[in-house]
Amino acid sequence: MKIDQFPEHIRPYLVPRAGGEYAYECFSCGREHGIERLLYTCPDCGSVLMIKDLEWSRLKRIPGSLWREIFDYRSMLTLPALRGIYRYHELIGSVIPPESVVWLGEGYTPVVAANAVLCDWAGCAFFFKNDGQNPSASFKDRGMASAFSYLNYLIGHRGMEDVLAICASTGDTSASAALYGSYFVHGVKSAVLLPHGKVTPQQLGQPLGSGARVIEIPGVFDDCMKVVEYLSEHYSVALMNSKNAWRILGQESYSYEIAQAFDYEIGDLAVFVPIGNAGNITAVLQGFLKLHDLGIIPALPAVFGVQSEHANPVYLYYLEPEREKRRFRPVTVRPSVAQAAMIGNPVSMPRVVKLVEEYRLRAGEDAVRVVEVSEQEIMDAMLTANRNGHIVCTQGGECLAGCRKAVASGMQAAGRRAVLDATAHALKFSVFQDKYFSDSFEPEYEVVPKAELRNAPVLVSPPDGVPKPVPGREMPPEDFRRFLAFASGAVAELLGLKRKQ
Ligand SMILES: N[C@@H](CCOP(=O)(O)O)C(=O)O
Repeated sequence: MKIDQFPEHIRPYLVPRAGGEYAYECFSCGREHGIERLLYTCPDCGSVLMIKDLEWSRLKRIPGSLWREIFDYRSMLTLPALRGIYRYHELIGSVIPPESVVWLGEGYTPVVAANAVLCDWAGCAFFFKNDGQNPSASFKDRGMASAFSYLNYLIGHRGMEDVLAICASTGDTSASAALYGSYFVHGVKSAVLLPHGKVTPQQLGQPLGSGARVIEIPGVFDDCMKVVEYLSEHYSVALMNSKNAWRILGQESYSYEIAQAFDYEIGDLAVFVPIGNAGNITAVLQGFLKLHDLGIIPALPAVFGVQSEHANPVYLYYLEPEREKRRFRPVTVRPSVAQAAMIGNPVSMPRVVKLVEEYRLRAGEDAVRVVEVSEQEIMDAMLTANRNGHIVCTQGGECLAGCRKAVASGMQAAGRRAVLDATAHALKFSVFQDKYFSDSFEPEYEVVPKAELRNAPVLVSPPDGVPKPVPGREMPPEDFRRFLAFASGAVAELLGLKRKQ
């Protein structure tokens, strides 16, 4: 829609301009640092950083109802920079001029209602938010769009050059970083560090296809993360993991989109997200808190983090009911089908601790919970979801298993609707479906396939004497007629088809 077609009172707000003042804020010592250079940890105390809008109060001068209109009307604009997550420009990067925004089609992912069968199975009405429909097929693109837009701004306006964007990954981050890195014609190269053998073939293929330098190292994700952290401290590289606070800003858009999809009435929702490196739950909590602070949503939804028994440090931390007694202890991970979240020492843990406290202060103790699920539950949930019209990955399955468990244990009221994060596309994790269907899980996974969820192709093989088509070779018509008669008869029998009268 063209600007002059919008209501007059909205026009001045439709196309945002760069403005405001941002700083890195240390979540541990509270000190602030300038954003003119990329920082990942506090130079004073070494803790993780968040990005703070130093002029946040200016946004409060606009009433929540007007913000809602601005965001809703902006969705009708055709400007590429505002088609994705930057339609929330003021909340996620107002210092970035719209012309520096990199948009590869991320954001605006669908919120798909589960059918009655699946809701019954879960115990409550729910929706999947399909972040697998982002360009690199995972939610990471939200954060990458933000981190790369900021890099683009630094390159274009602050003279930054020869950037090597680097990340450690279980597969989604690397696919996304490599995709966004490859979009830059000049000035950005990308390298990704992967734990050897711990990334699915599809996810390995993604950064290779984008032309990134792919380096595999022994160990698990946590080991790769330590290497990139070391590199970012001692070498001139741009760290693209969610330790980079610009990633968190972009991923907040997930919360904004949920709010918008439910007309900003989300106080009765429960939002389920898997926890791996914990950047996602950080962004989700921060996103809802910001909306609440600006009066855009009148009430905060409940947020549930979900972890597998095989990678559960955050779950274990919150098992201790008394805040003062909680101690964070990294865990040694075991093989998990929720491989993207197979992380024992999440870098965002200090952020999570602080934000959970604030969230609970505003919305009550039960407003943030962490549930744990088994590998078996994750696989069964993913397959059940996908048999009911979804395209969820194992982490989406983890959310569904978590939701079901939360309802069964009474943590999540059956009458409360839920939104489940389907973080990536099912196709990225099809190896786990294959293992399930062919009953070939290694024992460490502790997954035993259920007969009713398995599936396999049936080969219709013509017996001797019936001609078979051979690719690239033409079949005589009579031979083809005999093959057709055999094959259609066999298929009709397999499917129990009734002949037309
Ligand atoms: N699951 C992640 C792990 C790294 O997460 P990040 O959000 O900190 O970059 C992945 O896909 O690599």
